[in-house]
Amino acid sequence: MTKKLLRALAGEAVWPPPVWLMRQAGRYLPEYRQVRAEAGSFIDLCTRPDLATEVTLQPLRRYGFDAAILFSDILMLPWALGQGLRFAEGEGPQLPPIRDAAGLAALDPARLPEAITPIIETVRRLAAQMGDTTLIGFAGSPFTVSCYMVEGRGSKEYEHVRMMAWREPELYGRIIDLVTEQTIVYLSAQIDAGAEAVMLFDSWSGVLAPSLFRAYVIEPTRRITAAIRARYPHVPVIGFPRLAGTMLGEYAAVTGVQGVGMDTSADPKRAAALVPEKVALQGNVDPLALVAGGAALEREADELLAAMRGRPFIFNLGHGIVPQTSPDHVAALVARVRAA
Ligand SMILES: Cc1c2[nH]c(c1CCC(=O)O)Cc1[nH]c(c(CCC(=O)O)c1C)Cc1[nH]c(c(CCC(=O)O)c1C)Cc1[nH]c(c(C)c1CCC(=O)O)C2
Repeated sequence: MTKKLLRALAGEAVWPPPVWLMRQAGRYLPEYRQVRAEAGSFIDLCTRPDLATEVTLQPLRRYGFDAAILFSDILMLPWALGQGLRFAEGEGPQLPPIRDAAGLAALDPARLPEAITPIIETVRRLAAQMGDTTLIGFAGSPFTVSCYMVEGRGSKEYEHVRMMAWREPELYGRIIDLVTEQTIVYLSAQIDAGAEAVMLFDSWSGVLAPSLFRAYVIEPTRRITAAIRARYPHVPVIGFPRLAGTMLGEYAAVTGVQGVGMDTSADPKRAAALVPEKVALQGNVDPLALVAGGAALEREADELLAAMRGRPFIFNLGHGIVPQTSPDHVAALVARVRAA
């Protein structure tokens, strides 16, 4: 096993650390915008293996990242279960919200294997051309996916989701269980097609009270990680519980993940004290520091590198690249990491 990213996830303090960036394929790249325009809708882009393969590879050609992340979206899981999904221009994703047992009953897990076929085909094509790069498959965490399924759209507070969790724990628990089981099916299919590591994006875990965080973030993540470990002992899981704050330590210890993503707000040294030594940390430069570039970015990158030296670490951002990022700033950042 020589790939740098997999060595870091196996607990090795690889130096210079492997580097990739969340949302490394996307609108900041002119070549992405061109393919995106050709595809028509975003869902078409995710379900056309030729185009999804191409946009996954675009940032690798420019920057030679240590990881490629499958080009898809966390909302392709509810889409595959038959919940309507639309990406309205400038408004973000929209789904018919699930607020009761009838809404839940309308989801159809039997559709999923067929629906995800084009996404799995993309994984297969990518796996055939990875070289020294590690192919990361992914899903949203059950909690974050449920946020969109119940709320019906992005939100700051996810009040419908939290109210359902408090008032109707039986119904909400069934939603989480269904998404957890289907996420295991979905990630297993990605691994069977050649994904070498998998990541769970938990963008909204920070809105939860600790008791709900334990029940709906830690427990489903533990179940998914245990299922992947049992079936695929060599495939590491990276969890990204965004804005988990002081819950990060309990998350790392109880879920059993091999890597933990630090969000922009995390102090790397504090995170290192909270997380078991063998668990790789990943992160966490502010995406807006990457937009700014120059001396501020260099200072930030150098400080992060100094804090992480000597422990397993994967250099990344604290959240996804934003569209206004200059591709030249990305090149400068990668060069800085490689020179560490
Ligand atoms: C919450 C969430 C979503 N999707 C995702 C998350 C979790 C991570 C995070 O918090 O950012 C995860 C995601 N989305 C996308 C990827 C691809 C892989 C990568 O390069 O990281 C991944 C891993 C592509 C995408 N997913 C989306 C785009 C932009 C669509 C476009 O090109 O028009 C991309 C490149 C659309 C999307 N998808 C989602 C939203 C809220 C939006 C709209 C916002 C926006 O337009 O930027 C849901």
